[in-house]
Amino acid sequence: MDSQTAEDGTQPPNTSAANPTSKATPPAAQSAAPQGATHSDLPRNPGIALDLDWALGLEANTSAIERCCASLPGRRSVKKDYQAAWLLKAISLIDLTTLSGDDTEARVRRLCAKARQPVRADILSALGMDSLTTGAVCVYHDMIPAAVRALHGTQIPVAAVSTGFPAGLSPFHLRVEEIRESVRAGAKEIDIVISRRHVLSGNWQALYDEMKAFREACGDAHVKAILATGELGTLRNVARASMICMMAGADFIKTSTGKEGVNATLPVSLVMIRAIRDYYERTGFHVGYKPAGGISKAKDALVYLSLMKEELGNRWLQPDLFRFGASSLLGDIERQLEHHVTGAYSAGYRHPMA
Ligand SMILES: O=C[C@H](O)COP(=O)(O)O
Repeated sequence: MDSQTAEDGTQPPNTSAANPTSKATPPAAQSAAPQGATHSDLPRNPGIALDLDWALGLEANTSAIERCCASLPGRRSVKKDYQAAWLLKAISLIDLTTLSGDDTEARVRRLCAKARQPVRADILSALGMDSLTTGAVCVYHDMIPAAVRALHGTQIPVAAVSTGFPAGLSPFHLRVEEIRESVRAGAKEIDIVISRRHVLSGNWQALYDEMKAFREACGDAHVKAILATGELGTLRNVARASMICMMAGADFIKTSTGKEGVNATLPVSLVMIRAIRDYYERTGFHVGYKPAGGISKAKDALVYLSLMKEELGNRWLQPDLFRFGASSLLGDIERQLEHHVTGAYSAGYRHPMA
């Protein structure tokens, strides 16, 4: 389906007031996102009292969810200039990530250079844009100072994974202290991991208390709650854990660390996105969504964006409410954009991340 029409909901995402559109502007440029992803005109989610009746009332019809997701890639596809516009938008929503045991300051500096200029200048200019950055750079605690230095002068925030990432099994007081140290080191966003055992044993009060303590330790830094959905057993658990984390004040809920056997999937995303919608409708607070792990193809990014647009609307396509957690997605998007501009595909190795 070539869907460059208004009625099918697959137009390029709307831009915010920070980036006014113009009829004369090519569609690609219209998708530019405001830079400085941590900034938001929305109040933070302060959390609410634990409401177990609400959380435990959440169910998930797995076969219906899987059927809905299976048809999504076929139902929604965008082509040509509109596809380029969506891909530029996707770049502005990436938490460009390196989380490897062999990370070095030099690798982080190269990653940050890529975050500052994610697409070659000639390609960007051919698409009618002069500047674009990723949503954030995401690193381990030890790499925060190098990332902060390398991003100096930009509004790109540094996000740090924390609380004993990826398993979250270190002593509780150390996990809380790790958050505080990362904030002191300059991280503006903290990606915490929840204790999966609290979900698997139905100890919702403990999950709520833990999340609340993590949120408090973050102070002004925004907190993303990584559920590690691949280890939660059921979609019903995913729905309940999402809700409890939002009740405890999560700014974002995030699928995965990238280290589980199964990371971001569309069914898990649909469940989490609908929990966000439910929470918004009852409390009025916006909570962001971050699918992470295994999203490496431009076409997959487009499916996630259309799912967000369909379920939550354009407001959730800004970097204060949506991110991709991805280490290699940008390379594939850049390849697709180069093809869009030149008609030729370049080899993947010409688009290294770091
Ligand atoms: O949070 C981000 C993930 O760790 C990145 O996972 P990935 O390397 O599969 O893209």
